[in-house]
Amino acid sequence: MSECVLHQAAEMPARDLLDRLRRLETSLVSDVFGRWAGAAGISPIAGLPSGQVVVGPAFTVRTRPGDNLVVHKALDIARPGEILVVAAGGQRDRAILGGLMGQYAASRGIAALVVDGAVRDRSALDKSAPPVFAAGVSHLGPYKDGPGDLRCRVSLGGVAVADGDLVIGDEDGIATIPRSRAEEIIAAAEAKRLAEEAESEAISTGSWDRSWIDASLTIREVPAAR
Ligand SMILES: O=C([O-])CC(=O)C(=O)O
Ligand SMILES: [Mg+2]
Repeated sequence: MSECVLHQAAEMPARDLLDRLRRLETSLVSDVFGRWAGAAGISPIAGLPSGQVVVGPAFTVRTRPGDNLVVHKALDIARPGEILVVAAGGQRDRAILGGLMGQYAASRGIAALVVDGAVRDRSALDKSAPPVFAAGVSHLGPYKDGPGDLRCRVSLGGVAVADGDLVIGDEDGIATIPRSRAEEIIAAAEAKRLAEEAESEAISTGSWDRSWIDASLTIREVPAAR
């Protein structure tokens, strides 16, 4: 028997907040959040159609690296719409979950699977799992002995994540937002999106301001050799 501490679940976020977050991108969120919102080294591995953005509140899981006993428990008790955020020590030599667990996660309405560790069965995940983000892929399978904790604070690629924090995932990876700052960060990312749209428009009309580059650089030109 292995002990597991299950902390209390955070309240589900307002649908309107998630809808606004879904219209953004991970890069916008991390830009307005000091560029540290992203869990480094965690990339989309399977199940994410091009251009799709996935959002939801984190169901945090801390597990012994290479062991998925508590991850199985989390799949059984997660609420539809939650994103499983599994801190597995960033170890990439042993998978934490695979195709069967991915298919089960989809059947339970879990919005995405994020693993700071490895996964396996990539094509099965592609076929029947929600979007999967992970630090790597390994065919070596997980142990099932525990221990681990559920709905606790975790470190995901060096970023602290609490249960119920908002998660956004897309082709660039994932970013997380502390729940208490969600409104403020989403509003700032929306403003950044508008500013980037204006820059894109300026590129297409040939009027993109490049003056800041020379203002920030001192160039010394070396004369060509004769
Ligand atoms: O064996 C496991 O626990 C993980 C796995 O491959 C699957 O979920 O298909
Ligand atoms: Mg498998």
